[in-house]
Amino acid sequence: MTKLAFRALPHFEGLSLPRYESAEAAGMDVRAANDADEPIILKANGGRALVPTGLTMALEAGFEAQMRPRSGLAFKHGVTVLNSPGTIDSDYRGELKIILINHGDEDFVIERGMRIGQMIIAPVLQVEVVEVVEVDALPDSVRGSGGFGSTGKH
Ligand SMILES: O=c1ccn([C@H]2C[C@H](O)[C@@H](COP(=O)(O)OP(=O)(O)OP(=O)(O)O)O2)c(=O)[nH]1
Ligand SMILES: [Mg+2]
Repeated sequence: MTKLAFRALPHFEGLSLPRYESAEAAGMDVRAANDADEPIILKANGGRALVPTGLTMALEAGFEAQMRPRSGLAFKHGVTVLNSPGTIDSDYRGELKIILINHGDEDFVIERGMRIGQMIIAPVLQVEVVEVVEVDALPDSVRGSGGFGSTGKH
């Protein structure tokens, strides 16, 4: 998928489309489309908000978009994407929204047009789900059921 068309909603008026901010950036920075007169305040220590982007789109089947945090906001302010990475299904036609949370100890103000997240387009593989009926029917592996820090204890 090399082209992506956005359909802008009325409240997107005057904002810039998501874009790659460097030649080989993986993600397009996405901007907040809240009303200019109504900054969104993320309260300190866990305040969260569903931030509008003013955009809709129709991804090709076989692709998804992932809404990820920006590291600058995370490091400087403790502001991140709560459900990171947010999953945008290719059959979703609603407004793209970003769920932000403020882990910092100061309120954070989201102004209209602020770059609040980045969107990655990635391929998706759907599988046919089948049931393994017999108990112990999984193939053997060296790891077995070890997990959660089980390796490297020599
Ligand atoms: O950060 C996000 C995550 C999701 N969505 C939209 C697109 C996605 O296709 C839809 C559903 O997301 P998800 O499947 O994560 O949420 P759900 O709680 O399972 O809702 P649903 O029952 O509608 O699938 O919401 C966003 O706009 N931003
Ligand atoms: Mg879902």
